[in-house]
Amino acid sequence: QSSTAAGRSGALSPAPPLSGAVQKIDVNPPKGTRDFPPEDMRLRNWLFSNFREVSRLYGFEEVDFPVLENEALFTRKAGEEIKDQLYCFEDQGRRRVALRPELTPSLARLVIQKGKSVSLPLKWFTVGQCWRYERMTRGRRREHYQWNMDIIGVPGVMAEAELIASIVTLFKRIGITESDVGFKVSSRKVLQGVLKCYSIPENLFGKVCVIIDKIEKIPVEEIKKELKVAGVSEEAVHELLEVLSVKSLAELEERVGSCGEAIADLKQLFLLAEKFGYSKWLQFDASVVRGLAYYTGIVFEGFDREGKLRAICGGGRYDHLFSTFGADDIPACGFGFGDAVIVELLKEKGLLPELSLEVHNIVCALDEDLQAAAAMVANILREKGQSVDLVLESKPLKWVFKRASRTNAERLVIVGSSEWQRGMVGVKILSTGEQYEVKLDDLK
Ligand SMILES: OCc1cccc(Br)n1
Repeated sequence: QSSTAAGRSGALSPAPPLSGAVQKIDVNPPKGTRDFPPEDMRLRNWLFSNFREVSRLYGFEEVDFPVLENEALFTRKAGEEIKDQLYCFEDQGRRRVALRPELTPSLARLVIQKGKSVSLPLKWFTVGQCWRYERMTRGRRREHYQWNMDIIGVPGVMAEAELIASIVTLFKRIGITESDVGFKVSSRKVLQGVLKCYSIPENLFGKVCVIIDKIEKIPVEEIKKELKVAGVSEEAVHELLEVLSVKSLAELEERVGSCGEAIADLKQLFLLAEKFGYSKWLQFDASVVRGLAYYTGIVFEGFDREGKLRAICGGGRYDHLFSTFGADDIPACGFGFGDAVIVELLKEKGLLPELSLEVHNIVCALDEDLQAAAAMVANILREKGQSVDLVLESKPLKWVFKRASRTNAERLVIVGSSEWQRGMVGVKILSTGEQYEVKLDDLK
């Protein structure tokens, strides 16, 4: 902060209009975005510290990327909603840039950038804000924070099993059980098998999956029309929709035969879920496709069993994302876990934690010329690791007590002139009312 004649900011602040009336700014944040005042920030920090603790327990390393990315990172030609809603613009250098709508492409970009300097497998996590420009018709958010965990370089289903285990660990830590939520699990290799059977070109795979992911959001006739436009034959469309309604792995095996890789992957995952101890959380659901074009294998999403909320989290395997960026492919899988739906679920379940401000001490001087003494006392306590809310102006004790109770201060430390002369300060334990004097050197 520079303090100059022009004021704190250092810039010449414009003179107020002659009328004296200053147009009041809009104090709300932009449409679809949120502020985090202290009580909301405590809840967010609590949630994110659980994300971080689970990531630590699973041996993942934290990474981060710019919120602003080159637009080209997200311009996949698969008709994804995430691309339709891209928050993109041309910057002052005439570069096409975008606020990231997801984190996986940035992660893939960094892995490619690091190349041979990192050894596989990589287990990386991040918590970052993601953006979409959605018409506010539905009044939905335009930003949210996502926890992402990714395993890069493990082709086997153990990677997916480990990722789902980490989400189960998170749920358990915040009081959510398998009676509250479950995971719908499928594999895109099921659809891939159908497309191959009907010799639909591979390059249509991502687009077909994105269309089919809308099965519960738009009328099935619309789905059929979009698939037809995409170049999928009538009979293939029929078979695709049939396969989505398969109700069990056994039925799927009957239909596609056990040779399908999809069957093997899914059977393996359910077997591992037994060993990991979370099989009660999983169910096969052929209709789970997920809306991102780059998934190639197992896909999963966490859902609330009461069916009131949107997906809590989602992820899957994406073995060909790297080659879409011109690099050699590396097998990979990961998930995204948003910060909003989970809070709605916790509210529903009455599981929101009580998180009040806590401060160890409130320190005040009884008169103006003892302010410096009070600052010395605060410094001594802070050097001992104690938090101190130092009263910065001369205030009546009534005001100090009121603030102490609002901030849940554990104790009040009072600097009064007669005590100070004797090298003492007054202490009041606010929960018991116990009051005593203590030598400054013995204050702890
Ligand atoms: O989950 C899709 C998504 C992406 C960016 C921002 C928001 Br809100 N939602």
